[in-house]
Amino acid sequence: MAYTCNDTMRAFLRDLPKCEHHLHLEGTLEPDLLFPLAKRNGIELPAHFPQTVEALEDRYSRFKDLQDFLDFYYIGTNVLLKEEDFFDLAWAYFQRAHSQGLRHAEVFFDPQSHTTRGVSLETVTSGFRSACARAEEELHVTSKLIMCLLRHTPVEECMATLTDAQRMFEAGELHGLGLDSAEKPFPPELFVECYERARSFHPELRLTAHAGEEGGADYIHNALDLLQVSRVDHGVNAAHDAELMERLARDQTMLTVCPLSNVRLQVVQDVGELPLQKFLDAGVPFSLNSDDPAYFGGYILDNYVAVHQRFGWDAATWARVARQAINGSWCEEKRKNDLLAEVDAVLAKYAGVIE
Ligand SMILES: Nc1ncnc2[nH]cnc12
Ligand SMILES: [Zn+2]
Repeated sequence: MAYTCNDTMRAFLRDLPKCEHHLHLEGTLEPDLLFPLAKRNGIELPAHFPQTVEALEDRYSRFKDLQDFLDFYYIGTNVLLKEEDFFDLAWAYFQRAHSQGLRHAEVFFDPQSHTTRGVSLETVTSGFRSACARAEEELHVTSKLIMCLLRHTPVEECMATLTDAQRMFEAGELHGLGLDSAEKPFPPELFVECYERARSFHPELRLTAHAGEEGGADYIHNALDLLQVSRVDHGVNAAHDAELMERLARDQTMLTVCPLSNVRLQVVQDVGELPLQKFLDAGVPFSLNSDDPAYFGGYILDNYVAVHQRFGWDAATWARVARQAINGSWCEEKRKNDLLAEVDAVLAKYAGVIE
């Protein structure tokens, strides 16, 4: 089914206060920043890598699957070397997403893709934290940093990364732990020890993991049972398991769904195939996110618009979607209440204008 998203609907979706929970900062590296950074840092890109912005964008529109994307993504991260590179990257994301109505973001980063190249964790987080501070001060966008472990790397390397980051977790500079990269041959059970260790760092440390993007519902069960995550990234394959759906609804465990990513990585062929209506009907909370917007053709509002074009939800349903993203955020209650009040104000502004 196709629905139009006219200018008024688009303005409504833009004005809704949006929270993003599934955004890889390294995945915001636009081709038009990648090439200048490679030059600035004297990084030679591999011979097979497309050599112009246009050629790279074209290649990004033809990913075969998650691994095909990750091969480009990790080459891209190699151009990031200095604190200012990490700052520039994150600040560009905040400005762009803010222009699309982003109000709160919980953002991932992959330390191992930098530390293995000799870039210190301190360099990475200092750049990112400065950008977060500026976003809050100038754009009133609040944020939290979530450190991810790369599941294709040995557990010992992940444990060493946790040791490296321990002080930052204890100081509350890092708010959560996640798990990303190639999913299928690296199930959650491999990382039990890592999650246990992280939990010992801080009583309020939040845990999440990518599960059910290319892995089945069993990956989601195991992330919940063995890693004790309180949120699941992607999670769309939960829809195939009625018992899991009931569990997610009962516990109000949020799925951080990434519509345009799922199409680009061929998890589904069309946004309309995503089980979003099923999640709504079953009371399974989800948020809509951009994942790696520089690679997947759109930022947060672009994802909301793509969903509208397939689901054609009314204003009340969109308000419900915005509220469940706010309620599933890891921010302070006061911030949540302010954002919930903003949803009501936007609904009032558009009352009688859209149904
Ligand atoms: N969609 C995704 N799945 C797994 N790992 C990722 N790293 C960056 N984006 C990812
Ligand atoms: Zn992701």
